[in-house]
Amino acid sequence: MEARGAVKYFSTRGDAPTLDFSDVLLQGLARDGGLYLPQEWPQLDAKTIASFAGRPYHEVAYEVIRPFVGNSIADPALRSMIRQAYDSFRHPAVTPLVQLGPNRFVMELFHGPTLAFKDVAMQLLGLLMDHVLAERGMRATIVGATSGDTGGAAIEAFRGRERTDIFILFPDGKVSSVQRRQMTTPSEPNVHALALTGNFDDCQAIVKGMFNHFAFRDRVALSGVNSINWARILAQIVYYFVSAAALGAPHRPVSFTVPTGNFGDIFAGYAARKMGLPVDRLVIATNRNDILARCLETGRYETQGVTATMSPSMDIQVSSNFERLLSEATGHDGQTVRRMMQQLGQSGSFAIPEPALAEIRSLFDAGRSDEEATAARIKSTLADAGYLLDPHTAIGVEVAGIFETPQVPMVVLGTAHPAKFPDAVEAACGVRPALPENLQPMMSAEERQQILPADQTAVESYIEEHARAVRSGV
Ligand SMILES: Cc1ncc(COP(=O)(O)O)c(C=O)c1O
Ligand SMILES: N[C@@H](CCOP(=O)(O)O)C(=O)O
Repeated sequence: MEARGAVKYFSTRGDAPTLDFSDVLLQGLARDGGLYLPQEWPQLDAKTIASFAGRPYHEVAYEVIRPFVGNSIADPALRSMIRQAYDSFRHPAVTPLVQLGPNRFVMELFHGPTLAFKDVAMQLLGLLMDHVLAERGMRATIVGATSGDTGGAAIEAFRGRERTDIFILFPDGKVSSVQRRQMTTPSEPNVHALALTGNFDDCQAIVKGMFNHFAFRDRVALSGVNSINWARILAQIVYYFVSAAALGAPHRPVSFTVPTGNFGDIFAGYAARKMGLPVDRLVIATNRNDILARCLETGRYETQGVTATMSPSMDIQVSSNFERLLSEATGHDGQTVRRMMQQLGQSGSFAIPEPALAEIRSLFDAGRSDEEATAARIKSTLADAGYLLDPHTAIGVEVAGIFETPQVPMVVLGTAHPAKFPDAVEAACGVRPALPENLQPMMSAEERQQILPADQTAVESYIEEHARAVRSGV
């Protein structure tokens, strides 16, 4: 293995041990409740970025990911896992660009096995975790909260794996039937789909609560697959480089509009920028659950009730990765981040102090699309460009329209295939998108799920009873 410096990771709340990549991968959430960030951003120079144009996706992925992994995983193993992860995609370019207008592009991130952008990171995460667990002779209990897509992608990546059991918490009745069936039809005994009587924020709060319950966390060897896990963000940085290089970076800047919920995908764009990619604007696109758009306008992060929309994966109020941005914008001031997160927990809101707010506003724009505008955008894009959008991507295209300029290409992240939301798409434009043939049997397969109250103790008891990694007496 080539010798190179070990990248270290610190917690946004400044009160947890500094770790290397493999430990961050297995930990998920830091023990002080914070999220891990790299101590420095590896830099890619202009020549390297230019060389990405036209290269196979897995080669670019290796170049982008490798500096963050340090000595944690041997280079040949890393290279081979990256190659394997992206071999599972149906499109040879993995994340192809489709042009919708003179300067408007959709980057299709949904050619993986579950038709959502989550596959891009999750296919690699499954392999990386298995590799590190095998090296350590360990098992892990994987937990995840989902508003629809993370769950299916995680289950697909971990189903049947010997070293892990996976428990996915989703809001009962609040995901599309395709999304639900992706979680409830796999028959492997290590897969557990838990339908909770609550919303996504309840599911995510329970996942975080389990990480903060150390006796439980250690007893079941808890690991997380949400984007609180740094490895998820890391894998998502790659496609920003791939698409920007295809459009002329580093010689010209590129802007991105990102349909946003948990702020993971767009934070990966921020990371790409920190690594040297000339990103002009990063645009946050939200649905009616517009806490991030309101926050940029007012400087206050303020939760309101969650409204169900036709883009259920973005029906989120507590946006985990915003904490990573707050850490960056406050100069990694763990105490300030801790205080803001405490206020959020206690009163449901906090104010972003200056100059952090100005810093955030200098990098990001934000806009929202309501149900009517999203449906109209699906219809007009089909009519004008002959392209069928899913409701999440449609929000991106709608909001991108506010910020596009003739000088800079705008890439909208196409986060899901329209066939995951056939009812909403059909209602908007009259066309019912068909699932790819290999996924059709799932629609009549037997479902297996456990309905539980949105209560941490109930979920922990279920996991203790069913996880093979439970270590008695620890
Ligand atoms: C289809 C789709 N679009 C957008 C998002 C928002 O992504 P993020 O949570 O990374 O902001 C999600 C879920 O996270 C999703 O499933
Ligand atoms: N929209 C997500 C919510 C969880 O996001 P994650 O990126 O933190 O896993 C989903 O579809 O589950």
